[in-house]
Amino acid sequence: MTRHTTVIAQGTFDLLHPGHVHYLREAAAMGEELCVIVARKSNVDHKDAPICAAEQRRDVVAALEMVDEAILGHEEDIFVPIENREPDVIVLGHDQHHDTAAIEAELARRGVDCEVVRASGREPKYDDELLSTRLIIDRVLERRG
Ligand SMILES: Cc1cc2nc3c(=O)[nH]c(=O)nc-3n(C[C@H](O)[C@H](O)[C@H](O)COP(=O)(O)O)c2cc1C
Ligand SMILES: Nc1ncnc2c1ncn2[C@@H]1O[C@H](COP(=O)(O)OP(=O)(O)OP(=O)(O)O)[C@@H](O)[C@H]1O
Repeated sequence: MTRHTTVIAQGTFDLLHPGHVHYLREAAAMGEELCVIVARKSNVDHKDAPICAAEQRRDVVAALEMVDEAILGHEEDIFVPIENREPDVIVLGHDQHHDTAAIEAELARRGVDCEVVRASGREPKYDDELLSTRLIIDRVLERRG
């Protein structure tokens, strides 16, 4: 029987840009099925709260061609969706504050056998490419505020 490799990517995904596309393409290429966990507002505590509702962020991510499934994250315990899906690989974004070793240790404690890898970042490919939600918001405020 063929073993399907499941890859998990995660993030806020508020106001999509080519950096998100780069990350999700890279994650999708690491396995056969890509599931994306979309962060709840309550867990986005290291920066300003997202503009768009969690359901809207999920639905837009789900529409991307490389994404097989996008789900809302758990409100209290970020490891619950991982335990439910038992992925083969979790891909952390290039700039995410999460610590690879700490996540691996918690997965091992919970009996989940899963590799944790770090994705690469996308550098601007053309003049004025906005590769961050924060930069898009700053531009909107500058031009329309
Ligand atoms: C392995 C893993 C699983 C996660 N699962 C969830 C989750 O179930 N619910 C949630 O709200 N956030 C979850 N997060 C956290 C967010 O997706 C994300 O790391 C953070 O809140 C926002 O990060 P960003 O600034 O890179 O978008 C998870 C993070 C990791 C590393
Ligand atoms: N330029 C980029 N290159 C590669 N990956 C990126 C890039 N920008 C964001 N990502 C990844 O996309 C995922 C979701 O990122 P997030 O929603 O925090 O976007 P962001 O643009 O970094 O947001 P903000 O500007 O508010 O910090 C994370 O894993 C993040 O590392």
